[in-house]
Amino acid sequence: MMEKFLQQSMDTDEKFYRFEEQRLKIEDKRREAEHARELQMLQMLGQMLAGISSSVSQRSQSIPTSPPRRANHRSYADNFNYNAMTATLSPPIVIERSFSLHRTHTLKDMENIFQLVRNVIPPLTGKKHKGQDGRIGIVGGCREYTGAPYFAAITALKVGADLSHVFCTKDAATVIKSYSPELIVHPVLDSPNAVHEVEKWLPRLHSVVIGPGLGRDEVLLENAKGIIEKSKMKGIPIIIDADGLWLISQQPSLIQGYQRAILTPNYMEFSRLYEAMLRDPVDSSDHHGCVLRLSQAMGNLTVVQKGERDLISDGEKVLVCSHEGSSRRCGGQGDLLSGSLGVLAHWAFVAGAEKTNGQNPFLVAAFGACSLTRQSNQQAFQKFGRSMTASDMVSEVGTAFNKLFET
Ligand SMILES: NC(=O)C1=CN([C@@H]2O[C@H](COP(=O)(O)OP(=O)(O)OC[C@H]3O[C@@H](n4cnc5c(N)ncnc54)[C@H](OP(=O)(O)O)[C@@H]3O)[C@@H](O)[C@H]2O)[C@@H](O)CC1
Ligand SMILES: Nc1ncnc2c1ncn2[C@@H]1O[C@H](COP(=O)(O)OP(=O)(O)OP(=O)(O)O)[C@@H](O)[C@H]1O
Repeated sequence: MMEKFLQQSMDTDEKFYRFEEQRLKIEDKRREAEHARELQMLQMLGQMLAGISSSVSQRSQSIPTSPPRRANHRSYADNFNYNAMTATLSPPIVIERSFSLHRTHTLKDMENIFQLVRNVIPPLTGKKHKGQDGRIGIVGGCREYTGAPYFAAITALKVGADLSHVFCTKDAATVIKSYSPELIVHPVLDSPNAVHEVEKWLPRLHSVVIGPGLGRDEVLLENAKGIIEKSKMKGIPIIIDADGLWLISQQPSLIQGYQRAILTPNYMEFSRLYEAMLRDPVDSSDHHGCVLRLSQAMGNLTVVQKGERDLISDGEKVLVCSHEGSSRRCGGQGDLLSGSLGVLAHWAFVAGAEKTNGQNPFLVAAFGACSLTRQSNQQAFQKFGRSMTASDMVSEVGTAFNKLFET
């Protein structure tokens, strides 16, 4: 009797998994078709806009061009359209609108945003398979910097991603692998066909974080550039941090107008980007205005200016995250932020506008990642004080996440 029951139960399980496998295959095919459609639209729009651009440039000699209407944040399928527009109509036009949309949020709004972060977190159920809650790629890690990509990748796992890949140089790979058996490490970033090697994995990745520990070697930066281009073509959310931001400050058009990108500059990186884009030094009496202007100049992609208070803007709104952290500033905290943002950006993006109450999902994700990093910092500092390091913060990510988002 018992045997029969067990057999029946096994059969039911097997049927369920077979059904689930079929469903996932269909879902994969649907996503591929969607990507192909987006690509086709991009090409068509490119051709159309090339035509419009030549007529606009002819007309603009006699008639002043009016500012382009900003793409609706809620319509993320329109990103490619907007990309093409910002490339055709130059960014200074957007900059002219800088203060008209300036809006700062109150404490009550902040609590509401916490609730939106909670809304986008996928529930843990017994019905999912490995990978469904996030496959994140980290592009970075070279001979000098092996810690940064490790911190980003392990944090992505601790936040709740199922798989975390690191694409780094050959000599960094063994070191990173030895820190953690949980990470999947690809020693490809300095190989002659690096972009192709990473591109092969892109269809399996939900988001990529470019820059932690990348370094400034010309070859590696060129490969990072190629990977950004391929990721954009696939519509993957891209988080750009550290040396990835160095690359962007040299070639802003690489990411300008791609609204699935989030930039996470620290003080120095922000100044570099701001000066490159706005040809002016940062106005230290107006941090809000500066972050708003930088986002607009970049084509309204999300900018997270890290510091004593984190300022987050999509060029329309400025959110302030001043969640209590600590006075300890050990290296690697920004890597925890970019790794957690890799996961949260993916979750918020797929959750859709209903779950984010119509808010830009990347603002919601950035607010979540900043709060989480600061909470992890606070908890680790309470335990270790001055001797606290980034690894101590990594150990706190799970409890910090529960405290903020699962209570
Ligand atoms: N364990 C590892 O592997 C780690 C590796 N990492 C990796 O290192 C790479 C380089 O990143 P980075 O941030 O050190 O380079 P960069 O932007 O040139 O800054 C350099 C100078 O800027 C200044 N400065 C910085 N912040 C400032 C502030 N708030 N306010 C004022 N000034 C400020 C400060 O100048 P100073 O104090 O010397 O005058 C600082 O020395 C990158 O790949 C990153 O991922 C890190 O992630 C850490 C853990
Ligand atoms: N003065 C501060 N007070 C409180 N929190 C801060 C302060 N400065 C930075 N942080 C927090 O530390 C985190 C990382 O910011 P930081 O400026 O250290 O980045 P980073 O320089 O890119 O880090 P990394 O060392 O990883 O390169 C952010 O979440 C930010 O909110």
